[in-house]
Amino acid sequence: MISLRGLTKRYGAKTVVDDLTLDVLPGRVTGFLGPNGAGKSTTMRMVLGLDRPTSGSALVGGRPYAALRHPLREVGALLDARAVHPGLTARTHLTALARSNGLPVSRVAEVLETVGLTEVADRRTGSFSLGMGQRLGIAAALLGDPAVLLFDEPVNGLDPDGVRWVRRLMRSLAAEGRTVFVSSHLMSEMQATADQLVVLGRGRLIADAPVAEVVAAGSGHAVRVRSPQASLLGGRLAAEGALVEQGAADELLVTGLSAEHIGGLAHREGVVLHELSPRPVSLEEAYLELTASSVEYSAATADRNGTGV
Ligand SMILES: Nc1ncnc2c1ncn2[C@@H]1O[C@H](COP(=O)(O)OP(=O)(O)OP(=O)(O)O)[C@@H](O)[C@H]1O
Repeated sequence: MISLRGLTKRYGAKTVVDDLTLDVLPGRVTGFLGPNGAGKSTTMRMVLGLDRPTSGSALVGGRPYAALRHPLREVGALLDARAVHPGLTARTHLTALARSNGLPVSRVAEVLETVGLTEVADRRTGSFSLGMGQRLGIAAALLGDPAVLLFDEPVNGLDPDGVRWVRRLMRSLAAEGRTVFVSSHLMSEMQATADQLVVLGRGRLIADAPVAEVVAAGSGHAVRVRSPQASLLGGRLAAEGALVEQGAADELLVTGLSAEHIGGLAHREGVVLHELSPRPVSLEEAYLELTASSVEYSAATADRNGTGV
């Protein structure tokens, strides 16, 4: 388990991680989401003892990283897959890591097999593709057979096969009872992989909930309405503060009012309804809605308005 209590990191006047309190539990995959610069990597670095918190604490299995007797046996991490000397072979790199951490060298062949790099184990890592580098980084994280695993953007640069492989690996590591904490920008991937989501915005905790709950919380906000008096109804809904998009002739997509509210208003106005259905949203839409006010660098608002969220 990873426990964060009031975890805070400031660089000068800027607070990049702001009073985070949460537990990342074993036996599930916890997705870690947030716009660029939200503080995800900084949080992971503090868990791994690579950055010192300004205040608060980050514990792994109840202890700070620095107090772990055999760190690699307790927590494995993939932070930057390029942090490997290009002149070393995959096998040499992992063997050195095993030796310097008092791990059995027999683990090297096992993790190479797990990540599918056995055939290229004696090639220099400088010739590796981005995807092979990611696999090597994952092999290093697994070397000590740790109960807690952190992966920062593990599917970066992987082809669809590789992405599916990472998804299965994460799921099987969680099924073995490990704590799996994984950051990603790929919402569809997180929807397929994670059980729980932790969402950060500008360093603050925006959500810590099961994936299904995050999606459900978003789905109440967009309602598809069909009515032969669509334009009359659209005007009334807009006057109540809803965002109304006109679809096909009789169709409206309404954001900002519940289906109950829209139904009640239609009844009072004597408007006939042919359909009133909360629109299922994807995790991506729910996420964009959650983090809309926390995006540090926004290119344009047109895209987001276009989706109605
Ligand atoms: N050493 C540092 N000195 C000053 N500012 C820093 C330092 N490290 C990170 N930051 C700032 O902290 C903020 C959070 O960065 P961090 O990399 O943790 O975010 P992130 O959520 O991982 O972003 P991304 O999704 O883009 O990787 C950013 O604004 C970044 O510029």
